[in-house]
Amino acid sequence: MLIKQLSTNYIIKNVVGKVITIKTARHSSVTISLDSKFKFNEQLHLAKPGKQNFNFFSSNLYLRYVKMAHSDCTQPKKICIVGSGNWGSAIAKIVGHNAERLDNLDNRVTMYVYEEMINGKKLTEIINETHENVKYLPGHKLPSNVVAVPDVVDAAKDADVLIFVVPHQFIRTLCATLLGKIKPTAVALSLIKGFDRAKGGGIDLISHIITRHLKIPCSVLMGANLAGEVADEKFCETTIGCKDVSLGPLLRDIIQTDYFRVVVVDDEDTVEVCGALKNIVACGAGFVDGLGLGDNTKAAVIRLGLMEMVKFVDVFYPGGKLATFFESCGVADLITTCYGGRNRKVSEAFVKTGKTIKELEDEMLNGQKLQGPFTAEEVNTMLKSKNMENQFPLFTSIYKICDGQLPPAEFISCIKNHPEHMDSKLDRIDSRKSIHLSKI
Ligand SMILES: NC(=O)C1=CN([C@@H]2O[C@H](COP(=O)(O)OP(=O)(O)OC[C@H]3O[C@@H](n4cnc5c(N)ncnc54)[C@H](O)[C@@H]3O)[C@@H](O)[C@H]2O)C=CC1
Ligand SMILES: O=C(CO)COP(=O)(O)O
Repeated sequence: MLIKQLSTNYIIKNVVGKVITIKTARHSSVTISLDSKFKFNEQLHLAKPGKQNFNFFSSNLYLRYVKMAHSDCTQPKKICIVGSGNWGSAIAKIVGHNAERLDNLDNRVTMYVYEEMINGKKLTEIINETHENVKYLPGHKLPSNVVAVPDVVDAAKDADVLIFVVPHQFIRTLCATLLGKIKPTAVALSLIKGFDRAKGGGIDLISHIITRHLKIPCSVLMGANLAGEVADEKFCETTIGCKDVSLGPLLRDIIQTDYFRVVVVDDEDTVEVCGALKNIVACGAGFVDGLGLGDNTKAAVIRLGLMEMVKFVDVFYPGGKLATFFESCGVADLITTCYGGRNRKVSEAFVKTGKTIKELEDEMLNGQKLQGPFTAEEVNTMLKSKNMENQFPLFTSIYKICDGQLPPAEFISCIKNHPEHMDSKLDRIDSRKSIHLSKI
């Protein structure tokens, strides 16, 4: 329950026992929303600027933020972008501009670049000299305050905010390299769409891996955000999933522009699961295109995919909100990826050429990485181990087609008897109630 918000003109300066001092700061973006965990013992009157003291009862969540704010709240926050692919470079353009513009952000933004040679020259040198990632985002200038760094520890060691944006298959190695080498007060934001395998046949959320390995909180950002269009500054929306009400506004300020609008929600896991699963559905949309089926069929695949995404959250991440599927990270990302994404494009070519996904990724993407087929495999490993493949026939058939176990022509027959077509209406209404329908 939201009680009151502090003005964004105030930042936390000091915390002594249960007394928190709020100090005005120009362009400060720290906002504390008081929910049931935060109980102030007096009404807040923040109309006039200046120092004020408030008594409050602490909570773990709050103390985590205070730790960060207290450590160096008067210092501008340093940002590191861990990754520099297609999306990593597009987001670097935004973050770089915001860091130039906002007083509470350090001007210099480091960007970890996995080093490679381009026509005999290091990619980091090219980026730092020309301010363009000529391989992964050609044709777009990055702000000159974005500095490419080939060593991830050098890039990340002083950062207060770490933005992770690498293909999901590289996250564990990066975390292992960064362990113990970053600020203990840092916070993370993951833009990575995908899962990882958990021990025992399950899946792990990437943000959970980051939190577990690096011992820092990790929020997520997912949305209908094809990197090229974002870099072109075409209007779009995105969703930040952040449980920490005092951190959300800082993350939003780092990311938001007038053409890239951010909505912050607290349903972190659902936001992240949507971002991963829609890539599987996009492969199905690509199969539909490759098979020459029409828009109606594609719409059916998108709808059935959405229903499997909702069910997946309901079964494996109970407590998620149905409303989250209506944010940019849900339906919107599903639509954009099923029409304009790399997973769709390569899956269409997969049907038309008969080549493997790997061959097509190498041929068509110039070093960029597909997430959908990997994610389909990871999800299938879990569904199989739980004997639940038949409850997710769309995800299952997409995995089997990518893996060569089923011919693409079988795709539609696999989903003709989808549980969505078999369950009675009443069953479905009951099952949807369990994901907080009332909270829409
Ligand atoms: N490209 C897009 O339109 C969007 C991508 N995403 C997500 O963002 C994440 C990152 O995607 P992109 O930036 O597009 O990457 P990308 O698909 O362009 O991947 C290439 C990147 O991987 C790096 N790389 C290659 N081998 C590596 C290694 N061994 N270790 C570390 N890095 C290595 C390359 O240097 C390059 O920076 C993915 O999870 C993707 O799903 C999310 C929204 C939009
Ligand atoms: O996530 C994306 C758009 O939001 C990009 O999807 P692709 O990886 O299929 O290009």
